[in-house]
Amino acid sequence: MRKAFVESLKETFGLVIELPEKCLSLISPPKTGYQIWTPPCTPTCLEGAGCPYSLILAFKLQEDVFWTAWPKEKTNNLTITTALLLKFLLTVMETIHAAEQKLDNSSTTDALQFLASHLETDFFLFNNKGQVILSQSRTPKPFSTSALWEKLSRTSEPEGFIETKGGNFYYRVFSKNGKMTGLLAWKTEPNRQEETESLLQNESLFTIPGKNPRFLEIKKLVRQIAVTDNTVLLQGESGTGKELFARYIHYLSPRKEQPFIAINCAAIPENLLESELFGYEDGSFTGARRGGKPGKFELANGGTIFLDEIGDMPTQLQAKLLRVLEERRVERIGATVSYPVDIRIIAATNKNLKELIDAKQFREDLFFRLNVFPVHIPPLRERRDDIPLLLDFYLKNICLEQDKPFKIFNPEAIQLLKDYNWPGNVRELKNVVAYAVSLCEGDVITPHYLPKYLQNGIFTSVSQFPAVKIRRPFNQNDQLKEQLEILLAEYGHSTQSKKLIAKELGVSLATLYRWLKKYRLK
Ligand SMILES: Nc1ncnc2c1ncn2[C@@H]1O[C@H](COP(=O)(O)OP(=O)(O)OP(=O)(O)O)[C@@H](O)[C@H]1O
Repeated sequence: MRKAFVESLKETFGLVIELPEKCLSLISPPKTGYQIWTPPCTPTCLEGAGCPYSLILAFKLQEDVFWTAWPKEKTNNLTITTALLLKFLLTVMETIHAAEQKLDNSSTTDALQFLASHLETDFFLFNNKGQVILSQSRTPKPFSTSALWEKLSRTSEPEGFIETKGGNFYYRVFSKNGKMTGLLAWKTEPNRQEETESLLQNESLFTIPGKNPRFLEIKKLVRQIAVTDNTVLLQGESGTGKELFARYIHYLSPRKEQPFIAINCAAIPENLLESELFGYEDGSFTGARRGGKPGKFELANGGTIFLDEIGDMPTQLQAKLLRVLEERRVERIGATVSYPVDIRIIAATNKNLKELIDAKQFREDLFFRLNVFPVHIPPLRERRDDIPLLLDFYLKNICLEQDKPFKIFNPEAIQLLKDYNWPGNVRELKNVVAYAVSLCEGDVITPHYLPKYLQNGIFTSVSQFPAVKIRRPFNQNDQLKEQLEILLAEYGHSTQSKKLIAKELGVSLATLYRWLKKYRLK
């Protein structure tokens, strides 16, 4: 037990030092629970300020006393951050609880109070009424703790991450007999400078999921071009994320505070498209609005205009668009003068523009004007390795949106979804996940909850992609309990074991805790 626990601490926290004898002879061991010291531990210590440790934590588990210490220097590439210390302390507290040793709330508060003096991060400890009983906030702008509490008190998960305006927080809920007794939330970012930089790049606010090497390369290129004013031509099948990329580019550009105006050239009848794009002057045609109307180009002034389905633009309008691109001026229908516009143009198409040029349906000169920075977004079947990630991304998001508890796909369902050809690309995948989430009341989505055409395998199977080995198949929802029991017997009940089990099942630790509670396996 002792060995396994020390090993799991070492694995998670990188460093657990057994204190040397000379230290142990000076410090009296804790009678129960745990105790923390900051050097010098005792006035009689000869090392004094020269003590190599920044913090010493001792705890008693059953009859064993564990001594752990953190060196002042970085060790094993591990920076001792407050978040790490908090996590460590919580793991210890949890283990002591599990070993049924007495631990009262005041000792928890004392320990956190002690750590607070070392903290370099924001953290809040709430009681069960939502009052802050201990806090440290280094955020320059005052942070609304009531908003944080409000958000967290709605969660049924014992731990997890939460995004707030003041940054991302990791939280841990303390409970007794199923009732919340307190809640601790602390900043997850260990490095303030990094956080600021990533905020500046807006990366933390807008991400497009995808880890496929080609897709990553595209995202990198797009980020580089986003900061310029270059015209971008996005090409890709329907549902691959062209509009998403257009918004991403705008969001990463210096124009992000200005309007982003999108117009779908295929969805608007030909006779209306011109007035939508260019606007019109008062009385320029029968039925025109009094006082005239600004067009999308004018509305996008200072910002970005996204011309979706550009391949469907009528040829007569293509000539007008070409003039806007060349002169950066717009003339309303019925006007005698033109206005300068400062716009960034992003166009998109799912058609092959070269073929349209050959068929005389698209102007070649316009193509060259638009094709300044071409981006080809691959179809989902060409970045199949991203399917599990996208399934996971949408599963979590849709469960949150629909206010449903988190679920997982079982291996058979994942296999079906991985083998499918996805003609509708990410849009279709998103719809399939939404379909399954709304039908499935349980925790596990089996093929039964997928649309019929997927269940029956009536699709172009892609046998050239090797089937991924299913490690632990389980078919029905009610087998989840059994599955959890097997995993607990195999890995054990420690926090580290639970982390491994959560990884094995592909769910967050928070979801695993919820299931353990639900199936009374805690
Ligand atoms: N890589 C991706 N990651 C996450 N979501 C994506 C991704 N690509 C597309 N989506 C989602 O799929 C849906 C369709 O995306 P979008 O409208 O950007 O596609 P599109 O290529 O512009 O489609 P169309 O050609 O039909 O207009 C949106 O809900 C979008 O959020």
